[in-house]
Amino acid sequence: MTSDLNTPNLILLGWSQFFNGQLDLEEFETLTPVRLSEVRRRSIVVLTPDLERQEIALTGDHVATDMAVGDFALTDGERLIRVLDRKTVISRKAAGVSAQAQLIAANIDTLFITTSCNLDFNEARLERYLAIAIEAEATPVIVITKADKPEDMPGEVYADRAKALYDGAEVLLINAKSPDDIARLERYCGMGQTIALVGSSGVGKSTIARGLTGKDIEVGDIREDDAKGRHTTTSRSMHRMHAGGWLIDTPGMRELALHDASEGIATLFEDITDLATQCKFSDCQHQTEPGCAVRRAVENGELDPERLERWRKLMEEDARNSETIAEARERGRKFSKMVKTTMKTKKARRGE
Ligand SMILES: Nc1nc2c(ncn2[C@@H]2O[C@H](COP(=O)(O)OP(=O)(O)OP(=O)(O)O)[C@@H](O)[C@H]2O)c(=O)[nH]1
Ligand SMILES: [Zn+2]
Repeated sequence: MTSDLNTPNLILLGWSQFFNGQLDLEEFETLTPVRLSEVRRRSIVVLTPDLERQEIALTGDHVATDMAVGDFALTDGERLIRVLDRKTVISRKAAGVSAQAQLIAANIDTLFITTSCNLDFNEARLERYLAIAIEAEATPVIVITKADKPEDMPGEVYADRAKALYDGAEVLLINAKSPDDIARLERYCGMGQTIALVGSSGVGKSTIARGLTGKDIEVGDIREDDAKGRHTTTSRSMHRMHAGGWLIDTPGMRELALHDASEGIATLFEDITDLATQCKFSDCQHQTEPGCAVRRAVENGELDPERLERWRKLMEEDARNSETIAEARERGRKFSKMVKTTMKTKKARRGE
């Protein structure tokens, strides 16, 4: 056995029974589990059970687009053998021509959804992140910062509004600059745990990250000298926290868009999903159809019409972002055809 699978170091990396169960006896005896901390174009940087950084070139069938920061993999000490199944995964629609999902981060246990006691607070935005967390199968925790200087209303009012969104998410009202308040986040950050932060610019993600890790985390590309003295560009993404766990921070994490989160949305809006099954028509749009259980609930005061509207927008956003390139082209074609037809009709009317 190259490394003892019960060493504290593996547990420290975030290894658990879930990953153990994916190895056969021979792999147990001959291979080394590692965790991906950087994904480059043609190589990956992994953390070994001794917490050493090791760069591994990608060869053969292994391509960077199939891998994410936070993944666990097996190596023979030099080469990558395979990436293990993920406990959770956060992905987004890739920019450009392919509609393939881009993997953002893997094996995140807890997603800190961050907002502040000010104008940034927005139910729809929080629900969007909640849907992403639920879809990824990570535990969502809503963190509301700037409790020390709430605007317009007391911090507790913001917290109550956040609590009303989803029973499955704890809500923490904090001053991100206070070590005592940061300590309240640490029960999600212990040995073996992996977390990530999402939220708008300026809500305090960097402040929280600094509190949890004790260092300034730069997101994005960092130029550094490699062992041979050449300049290389890397983005370090896995950061060890004081409490023993890992914080994953990548540029992609900060630009998350909603896509393919229909299951997450269904769970988050379980009440509406349930009501919709009682509508007379199975394809009911809950607009003007007779026998619509959703609209009846609004009329009876059982369903907040604003919540219904937010659900609609989220469903639309998800559908738009999940559409494939072929579908987008088709939509474009239909649109230009419609424009041409309209032009023709207008010309005909004008007698041209
Ligand atoms: N008073 C107070 N200030 C805070 C709190 N959280 C963050 N700040 C301040 O708000 C500003 C923005 O915080 P950052 O941590 O840089 O926010 P960010 O989310 O990392 O922003 P980006 O890097 O743009 O994504 C900084 O000046 C922080 O010191 C808080 O809870 N209370
Ligand atoms: Zn309906």
